[in-house]
Amino acid sequence: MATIVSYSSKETIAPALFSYILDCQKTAIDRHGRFQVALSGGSLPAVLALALLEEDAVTQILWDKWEIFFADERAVPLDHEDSNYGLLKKELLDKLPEGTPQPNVVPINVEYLDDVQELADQYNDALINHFAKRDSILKPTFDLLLLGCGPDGHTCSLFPNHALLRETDAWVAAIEDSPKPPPKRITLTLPVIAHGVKVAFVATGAGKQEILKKIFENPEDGLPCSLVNTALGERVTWFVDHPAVEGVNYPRRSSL
Ligand SMILES: O=C(O)[C@H](O)[C@@H](O)[C@H](O)[C@H](O)COP(=O)(O)O
Repeated sequence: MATIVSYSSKETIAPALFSYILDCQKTAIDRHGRFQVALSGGSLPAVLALALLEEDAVTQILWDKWEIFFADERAVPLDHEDSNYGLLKKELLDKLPEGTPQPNVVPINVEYLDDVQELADQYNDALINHFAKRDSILKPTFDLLLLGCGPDGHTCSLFPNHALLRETDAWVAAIEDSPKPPPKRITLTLPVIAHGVKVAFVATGAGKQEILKKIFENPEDGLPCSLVNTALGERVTWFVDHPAVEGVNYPRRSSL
């Protein structure tokens, strides 16, 4: 069963998220000497920056052991305002203190922006090169996926009732009709997310309340976020603020 932990604000979510990430980092590095992370866009990079850039935090993160992938990405140039890579760079990477060892960040290959299927296939190949060659595995195992939740219950670029929810083969899929703009994107698929060691969602604000009710009270409706909860159970933790989770009928831990 997924865990919900509720805090008063993003500022109080940040230290808790930092401790959680630090634990995941330790487990991963003890296990295989690196920390393989997949990140979403939306509001997540800003909360992540709050969690990781704080003076004490930033020095405990072993940045050069981090390998950062995108849980989903929009088919735009890396310096475009819609780029998730661009967002992460602006919110977090560019703000790392001078001299910080750099993480290995794996963006999309922008040579293929005109062909979203090829863009997805290329990212799939990047994952194969990275994971399969090292670990001889059938699916990439992210040590941690840090995800957001859309107001319709989507996560990554997996939208409610979309055919992509039934994808079983590809690790990375193309989507050309995303209801959230821009329409052309690539996304990790459910089987890859379900293979992750840990998943953390971050959802804040009263605007998320209605959808969190549906996700947690009616998992049988199969919203993408519910599917992740069901697939990973106790490996999923939701970091939320009180307004997002108010009135949701599901056990949770509340903190300041
Ligand atoms: O690139 C994207 O569009 C995101 O990866 C998307 O899945 C996002 O995480 C959710 O829409 C939540 O976004 P917010 O956190 O901004 O609500």
